[in-house]
Amino acid sequence: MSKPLVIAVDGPSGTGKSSVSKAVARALSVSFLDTGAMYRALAWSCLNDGIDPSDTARVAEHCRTLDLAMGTDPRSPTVSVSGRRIDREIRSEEVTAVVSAVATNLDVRADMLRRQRELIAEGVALKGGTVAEGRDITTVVAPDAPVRILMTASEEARMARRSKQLKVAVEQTRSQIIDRDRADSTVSQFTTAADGVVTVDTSHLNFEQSVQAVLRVVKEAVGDDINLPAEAR
Ligand SMILES: Nc1ncnc2c1ncn2[C@@H]1O[C@H](COP(=O)(O)OP(=O)(O)OP(=O)(O)O)[C@@H](O)[C@H]1O
Ligand SMILES: Nc1ccn([C@@H]2O[C@H](COP(=O)(O)O)[C@@H](O)[C@H]2O)c(=O)n1
Repeated sequence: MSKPLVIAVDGPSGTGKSSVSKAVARALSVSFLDTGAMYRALAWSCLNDGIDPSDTARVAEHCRTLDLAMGTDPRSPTVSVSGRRIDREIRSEEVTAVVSAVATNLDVRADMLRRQRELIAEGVALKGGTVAEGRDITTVVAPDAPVRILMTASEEARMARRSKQLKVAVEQTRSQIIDRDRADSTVSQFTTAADGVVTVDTSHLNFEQSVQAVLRVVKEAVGDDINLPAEAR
C-alpha cells in the first residue's frame, strides 16, 4: 500500500458500521478503530466507580485521567481500562443505557477527539491505514480522510438486525436504536451525508454485500493507490 489510507465511516445505530468496517479493515490489512467502544469504556468506568453519568464535571475529569487502551487489530479488537479487558462489559444493557449521557458531554468529546486522532495516526504509521467508525468521524475526527462514508439503513432493517443479534423482540430494540440516535444527534450529525461523504444504504444488502459496497467506494476514491483483495477489484 503506497498511501496512508484513512477510511471514515459514520451512521446511526444498527446500520452495520462496526461489523462491516471491521471486515473492511481485515480485507485491507489496516487498523480498525471502534470509537463507540471508547465512549462505552468511559460509561462503564463511570458506573464501575460510582460516578453519575449525568454529572458533567465529574465525568469530564474522569475521562481526562482514564487509562484507556484500544487494541486496533481488526482480527481481535480489544478495549481495556487500567489494564483490565472490558470488551464484553461495554456491550451490557446498563452501559448502553447511559452511554449517550457521557458522549453528549462536550469536554468528554474534546478529550476523545484527541485520543481518536492519535489512534488513527498510529494505525497509519504502523499498518498504512485505519478504518475508523462512529458518529462524527467523517465530519469532526477525520474530515480530510480520503474515503468518507455514511452508512444508512431503514429503521425496520436496523431494529430487525439488533433483534436478531440480541435475540429479543424487535420492539424491545427501539430504545437502543431509535431513542439513542435521538439523544446522540444532539451533538453529532450522522443521519445525512456531509459534503463529499458517500452514502451506502445497506437496507437491502446482506452483510457481505455491504462489505463489498464499502470496498467499491474505497477503490473509487483512492484508485490504484491501494492493494484491494481480489474479490473487491
Ligand atoms: N448488511 C447487513 N445485513 C444484515 N445484518 C447486518 C448487516 N450489517 C450488519 N449486520 C448485523 O447487524 C448487527 C448490528 O451491526 P453493527 O453492530 O455492526 O451495527 P452498528 O451500526 O455498529 O451499531 P451500533 O452503532 O449500535 O454499535 C450485527 O449483528 C451485524 O452482524
Ligand atoms: N463517534 C462516536 C461514536 C460513538 N458515540 C457514542 O457512543 C455510543 C456507543 O456507540 P456504538 O457505536 O458502540 O453504539 C453512541 O450511542 C454515542 O453515544 C459518539 O458519540 N461518537
